[in-house]
Amino acid sequence: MTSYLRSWLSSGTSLVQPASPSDSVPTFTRASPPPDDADDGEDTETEREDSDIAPAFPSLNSAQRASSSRSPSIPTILTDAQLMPPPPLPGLAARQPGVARGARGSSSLSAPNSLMPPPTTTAIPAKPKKGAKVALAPGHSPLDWAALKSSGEDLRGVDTLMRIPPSELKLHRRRDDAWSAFNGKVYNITAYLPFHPGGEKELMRVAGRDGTKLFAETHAWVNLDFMLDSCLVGFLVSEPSD
Ligand code: HEM
Repeated sequence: MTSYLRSWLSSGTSLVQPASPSDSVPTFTRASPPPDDADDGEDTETEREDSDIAPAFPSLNSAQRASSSRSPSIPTILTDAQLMPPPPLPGLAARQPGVARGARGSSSLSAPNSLMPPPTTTAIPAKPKKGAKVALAPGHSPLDWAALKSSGEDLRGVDTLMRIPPSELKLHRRRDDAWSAFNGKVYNITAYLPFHPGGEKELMRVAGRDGTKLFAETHAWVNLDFMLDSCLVGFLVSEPSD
């Protein structure tokens, strides 16, 4: 081992001792250039690094290059016959302007390429259903009603809450004096009539009687108790027996 190291050091490599004792790591320097590898006529590493020419790919002596019959540097230009055939004409190009696809046969009714509107949208719009919302007079919006009912104005027309039998209820069925019962509570709906989004006429159908069923069938989601709380006049009771 010692003789090996000595022979290696004497053959051109010298160990430089540290300049000061504090330099603990010795430095090796090479006095002579490293021996050249066997020169086989090809470029050396250093020469290849310096040039701007990229290395051949695939490598000049690779199996990939050997198996390829044609030179990879020359791209092949396919003739028309070799090219892939074009896709079939889309439905849009074959479509006749102004003619719905569905009109030409039942099989193409659900053709996804047609830009024509679906047949359902070409139907004549249905008449607005009976009993739809009506145009309210200015100053009679739901907000106006909310303002009126909380204004403190007397909308009940009675001094105290009453027990009201159907015979009594029936007496209040005029446009200027309309009462109606909903879920056992009797309301004076007179002031609300022009504010009703469904129209006065619809609401008058329940004037003087129990409107619970009609109300539930029309718009059960409407919070009647809140909307008419300041119009409550009493509670529906059964007819007193003699
Ligand atoms: C006093 C009790 C009633 C109150 C507080 C009331 C309130 C309302 C409200 C807030 C709407 C608008 C609903 C919405 O936009 O979704 C409405 C619509 C309507 N109400 Fe009433 N309503 C009452 C009684 C009735 C009754 C008894 C009828 C039927 C005879 C009726 C028929 C309608 C109709 C047809 C609409 C239009 C529905 C629509 O939007 O298509 N309402 N009502």
